[in-house]
Amino acid sequence: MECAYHRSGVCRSCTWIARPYAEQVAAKQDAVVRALAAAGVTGAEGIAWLPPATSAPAGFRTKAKMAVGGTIDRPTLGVLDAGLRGVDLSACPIMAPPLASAMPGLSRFIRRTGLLPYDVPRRRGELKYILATCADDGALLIRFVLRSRRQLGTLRRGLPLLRELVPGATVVTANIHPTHEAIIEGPEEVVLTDAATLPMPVGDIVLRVGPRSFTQTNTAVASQLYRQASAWLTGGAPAGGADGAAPGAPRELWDLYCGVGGFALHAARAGVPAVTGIEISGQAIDSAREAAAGLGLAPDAVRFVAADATRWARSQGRVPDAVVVNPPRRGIGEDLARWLDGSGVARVVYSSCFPATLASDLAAMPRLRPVAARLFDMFPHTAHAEVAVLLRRAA
Ligand SMILES: C[S@@+](CC[C@H](N)C(=O)[O-])C[C@H]1O[C@@H](n2cnc3c(N)ncnc32)[C@H](O)[C@@H]1O
Repeated sequence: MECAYHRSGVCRSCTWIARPYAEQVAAKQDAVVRALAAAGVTGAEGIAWLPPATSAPAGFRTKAKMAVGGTIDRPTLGVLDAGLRGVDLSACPIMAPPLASAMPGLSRFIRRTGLLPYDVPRRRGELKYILATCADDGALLIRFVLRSRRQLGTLRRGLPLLRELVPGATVVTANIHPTHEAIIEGPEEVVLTDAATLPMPVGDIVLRVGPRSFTQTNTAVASQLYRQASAWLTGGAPAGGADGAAPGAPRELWDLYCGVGGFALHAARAGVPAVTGIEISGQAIDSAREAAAGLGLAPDAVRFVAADATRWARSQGRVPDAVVVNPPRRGIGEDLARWLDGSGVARVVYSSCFPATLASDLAAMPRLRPVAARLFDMFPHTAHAEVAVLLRRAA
């Protein structure tokens, strides 16, 4: 893919951009296969690899983290260079179309409201970042990261102007980040719109996305991931058993590290009669419950609990028929891996964004054999790989 920012050297995020796309995908899958073999995962050589779920090479990224620099008259939306000065990347070609079309309006909004970009070396100014998430239908969640509450009034009064300049602006918040640190966001979030969550159609459902919740960055590929996990869990059969259960589907499923509920809600929709999602973020759990209600799912069919995944699983005193785990990069860790291995659960879907921890976790679960796997290319033009593996208990 062609990118003027990469060619001129101002942005090097897409380190693999010069490689043909098919070669990138093959190299990622190869790296995962090697990581599993190197970790000594039992049964790794027998995995049936499904054809990779590929991405559009451009316009796929549904989240933008734009550092704001420059001046009120000429703001930059992009990154900070080595001297901590703003570099504009507002025409980045991997941004999804609703984000790309919002960028000129956001620059105009800064100019018209006089929100002063934060100057890191001088520690002056107010607006540090704009963090935006889009749904495919064009609706946007826009977060303004401010140094203090001083400009909250300006933002509030500016909402009608923002909606005029960026018509998709559905949820707008101010994140207050007073300290001079490298981290992007601060502890306080002020929701400025009536709507506090963004409706986001993904696969067969509509998720609700709040300002601080994790969501996958590539909606088209995430849709394929959730559908694949559902098909693995239900044997690919459609819903419609006597009690609504899909034939061959588990009766009970736990979705550990469920975020706003993508796997859990897909499984419930596909006919798994009792689904529980576990997630550490209370806000994500609120969003998952809102989405479940929006889908008309009964509270006893799918429930969401804010808890630590390992502690919660270990405290139940029973096991479900199937478990989905989709942890952060650090993986599920030895404690949960050992518990799953000894638990008697028959089927596990492990969705991972970091092959090294996937490999060490699978190596710690020798009684759960990897039978099928698929690469989901959420992050084209980088070495990052998302991979899902179906595990079955060895006889
Ligand atoms: C890779 S995300 C997956 C989210 C979700 N499955 C999805 O598809 O969007 C990992 C999630 O794990 C959550 N998390 C982190 N530590 C956790 C813990 N100890 N127990 C439960 N959830 C945790 C994070 O808040 C985040 O939402």
